[in-house]
This record gives sequence, C-alpha cells and structure tokens, in this order.
Amino acid sequence: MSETILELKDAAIFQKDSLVLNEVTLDVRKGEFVYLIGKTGSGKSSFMKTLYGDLPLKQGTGSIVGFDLTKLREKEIPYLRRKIGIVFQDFKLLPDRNINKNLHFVLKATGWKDSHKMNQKIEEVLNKVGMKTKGFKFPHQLSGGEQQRVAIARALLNDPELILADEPTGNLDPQTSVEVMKVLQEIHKSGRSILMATHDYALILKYPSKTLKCDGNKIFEVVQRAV
Ligand SMILES: Nc1ncnc2c1ncn2[C@@H]1O[C@H](COP(=O)(O)OP(=O)(O)OP(=O)(O)O)[C@@H](O)[C@H]1O
Repeated sequence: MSETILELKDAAIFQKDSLVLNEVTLDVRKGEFVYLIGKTGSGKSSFMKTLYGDLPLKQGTGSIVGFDLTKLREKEIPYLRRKIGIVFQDFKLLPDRNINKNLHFVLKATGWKDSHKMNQKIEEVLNKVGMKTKGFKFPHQLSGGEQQRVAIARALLNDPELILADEPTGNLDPQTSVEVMKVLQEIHKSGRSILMATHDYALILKYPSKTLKCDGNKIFEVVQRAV
C-alpha cells in the first residue's frame, strides 16, 4: 500500500471562532489525484488553508507531507510550503516583473543560491508547462491560461510531493480549463499527488478521479456516476 501524504482524523476546521467543517477524517496517498467539490461557502478554501498552514488546526489531528498540523509553528510554515505546491484561482503572479523573475523570486525566498542551478530549474519547470519561450513576458502579456500554467510551474519549483490547487480553472474558459487540466494530469502522471478544489463538473467527468465533497459541515467521498 502506498504511503499516506495527507491524513486528518476527527479534524474541525474553523474560521476564527466559527466552525466550518467538523469530523473530517480522510487520507490522501502518494500519487493520488483527488478532487474536492462543494457549493460556494461549503468550506473548500478553509480546508485548503488549514492544509497549508494559513489557518490553525485546533481540533482533531492532521499531518501533511510529514508535518503535524496540530503542532505547526509559525516558523515551520515556510518549510511546509516548500514541500507542497499551491496553485490559486487568481494566479497570484507578481505583476511588476517578468516570468523568469517571478520564479527567481520564489527560488531565492526558499533558500536557493546558485544562479546557474536557479536558471536551470526555471527552464525545467517552464518546459513542463509548455511555457519555455515565455520567460521574458510580464504576467499582463499572457493569457489567463498561460498565467495559470506559469503559476503551476511556480508550484513545481521545489519538487513538491503534493500540489494543492484551489479552483485552478475558476477564472478560465472551458477550453483553457481543459488545457490547464492536461498540465495537471501530466504532473500527476509523473508521480505527484494533487488535491484540487473545483466547481467544474465538466472537468471531473472528463478526467474522473477520487472525489471528496464538502457539504453540511462535513467532508465525505462521493462515487461518481456517468450522466
Ligand atoms: N476570512 C474569513 N473570516 C471569517 N469567515 C470566513 C472567512 N473566509 C471564509 N469564511 C466563512 O467560512 C465559510 C467557508 O468559506 P470557504 O471560503 O472556505 O468556502 P468555499 O467552499 O471555498 O467557497 P468558494 O467556493 O466560494 O471559495 C463561509 O461561511 C465563509 O463565510
């Protein structure tokens, strides 16, 4: 049986003092692709935020890529974030610098020093998402789909074991969404685990995989049916 990369037991997810999700028990194993679905406000983002240390895990137990979420200290968060790649709906690229410099910024902030190795890594991740020739463009010179591919490249910089993608296609048209999804599928095939929150049922039908649903303050696995 493959190794568990994310595990929660009887966890409760809070936004300040208000309970968003309760009795969350789940695991994600190395190499799995897992969707997280649920209506707006059902708690998908709050769940993701708890996983990357943006919200504390105050109740229950949880571990992610070897970090104990109940004991996670502020100063450990940067180390956790090196082992997970995070992709957001709104890309979050720095608008004042080109793509190479956006990626360079992240490498530097995560402790890389050798500029030859940094350039090699930037080329490697841009190549993976089909953006090798676009490193000199500024974010505003790229389409939404291209910006998201760069954001995925950025998430790959530190070879994360797990990628958390929160509505990565939420700002994209259906065709571009499929293109971005193909990139995520390729990354998955190369052995990485991916947890992707999404509203996009068309994508789930096209690329079926294990699906967790947030509903009524709970998270549970749902069985996909062909429609
Ligand atoms: N910063 C915050 N402070 C207080 N409450 C919040 C905060 N962010 C979200 N909430 C509340 O937590 C609940 C879950 O919101 P969350 O954003 O996790 O849902 P979601 O499923 O990701 O929704 P969406 O699909 O719209 O992003 C909602 O009731 C929301 O109002």
